Amino acid sequence: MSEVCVRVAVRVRPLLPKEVLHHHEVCVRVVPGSARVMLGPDRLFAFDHAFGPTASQDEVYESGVRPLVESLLDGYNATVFCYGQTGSGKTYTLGGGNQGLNEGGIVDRVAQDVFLLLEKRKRSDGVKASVQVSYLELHREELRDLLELQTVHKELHIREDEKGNTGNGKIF
Ligand SMILES: Nc1ncnc2c1ncn2[C@@H]1O[C@H](COP(=O)(O)OP(=O)(O)OP(=O)(O)O)[C@@H](O)[C@H]1O
Repeated sequence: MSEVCVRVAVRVRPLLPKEVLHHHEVCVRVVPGSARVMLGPDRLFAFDHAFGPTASQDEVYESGVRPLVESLLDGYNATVFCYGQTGSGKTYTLGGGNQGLNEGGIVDRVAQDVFLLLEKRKRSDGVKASVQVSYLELHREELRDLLELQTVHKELHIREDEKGNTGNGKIF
């Protein structure tokens, strides 16, 4: 892993069929072979990674996220989050598109790799591990537990204990 704690990647999604139909135009381009994007004719912005409209889910995962999964197993904490205006591709990048076309997103790939890597460690070092998952949605100031359908509307609270561990209202 690099020494830098925060890395920023930008992903430019392709125009959607309806956008093509309405003659929308691309206004953001990745400068080939670089991690920079050009906005309009002459405004250049630099990032740690820049993915253009043809970048695959695998490319995004391998260069930006996989190294974090590996460092997780060495005891580090890691966070990946997507930020962008509505329709820019956050859900596609995280949750994926057509699974049959190998368009699984970051969540699928992380889940797969965590178990693969744990299995490897188990075989090589006899490591024992337990994995916990939570899946919360924060929408308009409301927090919902997406894994607990019965209580999906129950009001939850994020809390922090004296050791700095965070969890939702059910744990603490
Ligand atoms: N890299 C991509 N390749 C192909 N299609 C994409 C890509 N990124 C996004 N899309 C498509 O663009 C549309 C909008 O993407 P998405 O729903 O992921 O946006 P979003 O940022 O999550 O929006 P919102 O904030 O409104 O939930 C979807 O139809 C999605 O399938």
